[in-house]
Amino acid sequence: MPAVDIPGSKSITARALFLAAAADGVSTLVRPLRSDDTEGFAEGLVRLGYRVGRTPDAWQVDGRPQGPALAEADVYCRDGATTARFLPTLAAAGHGTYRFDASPQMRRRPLAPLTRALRDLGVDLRHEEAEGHHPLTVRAAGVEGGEVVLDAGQSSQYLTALLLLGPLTRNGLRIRVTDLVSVPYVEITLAMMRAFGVEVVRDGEVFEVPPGGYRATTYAIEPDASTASYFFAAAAVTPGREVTVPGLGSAALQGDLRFVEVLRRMGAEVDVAADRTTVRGTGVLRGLTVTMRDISDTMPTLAAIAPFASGPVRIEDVANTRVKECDRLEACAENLRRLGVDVATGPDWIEIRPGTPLPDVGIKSYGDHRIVMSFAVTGLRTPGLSYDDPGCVRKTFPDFHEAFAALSARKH
Ligand SMILES: O=C(O)C1=C[C@@H](OP(=O)(O)O)[C@@H](O)[C@H](O)C1
Ligand SMILES: C=C(OP(=O)(O)O)C(=O)O
Repeated sequence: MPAVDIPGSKSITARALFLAAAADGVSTLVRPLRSDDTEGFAEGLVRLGYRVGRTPDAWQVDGRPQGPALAEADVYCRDGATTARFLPTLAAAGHGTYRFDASPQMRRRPLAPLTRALRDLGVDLRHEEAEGHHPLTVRAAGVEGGEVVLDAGQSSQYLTALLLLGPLTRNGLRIRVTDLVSVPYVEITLAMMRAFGVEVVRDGEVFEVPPGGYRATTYAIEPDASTASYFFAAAAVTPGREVTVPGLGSAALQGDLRFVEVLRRMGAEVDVAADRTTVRGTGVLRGLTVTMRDISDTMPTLAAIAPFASGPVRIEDVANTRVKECDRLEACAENLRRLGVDVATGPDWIEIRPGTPLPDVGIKSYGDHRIVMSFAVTGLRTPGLSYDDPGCVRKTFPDFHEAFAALSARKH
């Protein structure tokens, strides 16, 4: 049973860093993801005056329930949306002047619903250039709390940021959500807040977050389910190939593990045990229509293997993939067209018809790690694919190319 060692979850590492920084005491994060996004998050905490000790297998964070240790800081969030959305929210709980900026890619990505909600809560937050985008400055004086209305139809990260802030406010938060995508990411947030001692009460679209702060703890980070999708997809497109990912099973927090259910519907053999998941390619890969609103980071993975299916693959309800590292619907369509595959897109969907991808095509990365990692799977059955920016995988998996080559070199 060939096992693939998948690095830690980006989403869980980012939340664990926030929670540990906000907790009362020293927390230890076991097997954190070490990649550009999470190193950038940790670096941002250090800039804000938190003490973060890093060894390869564990990070230790000295929590400060009263917020950043410094009265002034300048934080660069790189490409990470969790960093760019969660850290200004954390800073709002402190006392001082904190400026945040991000890469050109992240500057283009929205955060207006979050910054509007923070302002509604009395936070002095100013955008330097475009309204609702980085760079921005928070003049923090603590947050009183109370009720706030939030539209999280574009990104669940807005809701996660406010949920994480809740226990640091003086009176707690009551968040009324009018729309919500990527629901499983909110479930990760709630489960992790519980692990740090906070129980959120949810009643339909209302989330009640009590005040009182977080308790420091030791937290083990599970492997990244979105990263695992490339390896599971690799098994599904290769008859007889089997991939097992230890540490990701029915107990996993991440919704993206549900990608294996899509592969099962297409014809792969899937076994989800308590603490590991195995996918085996059967030679059958059927087309299907699937909604990916909950697991949209795996949309490019499916799009990249879709030409090998025996019928059309239609992926629906993924409008928010247009505001990720790039417009992923168009980036997938553009690369599939370069491969000679018949593809159509609409406002929130993509449909891919069966076809044999052309060899020796240059894949356009758009600086998006998921575009590169997804089309690497296409490359298992299509010789000579190349990428204009292979290094952009550093955002979540710096060693992706080595790990994927090791898998491809294996017979099964
Ligand atoms: O909260 C998180 O850690 C994430 C939430 C999702 O974003 P959206 O809620 O913007 O879809 C996901 O795409 C992203 O990679 C990580
Ligand atoms: C969308 C992604 O990242 P983020 O929003 O955290 O930058 C991703 O990793 O696919």
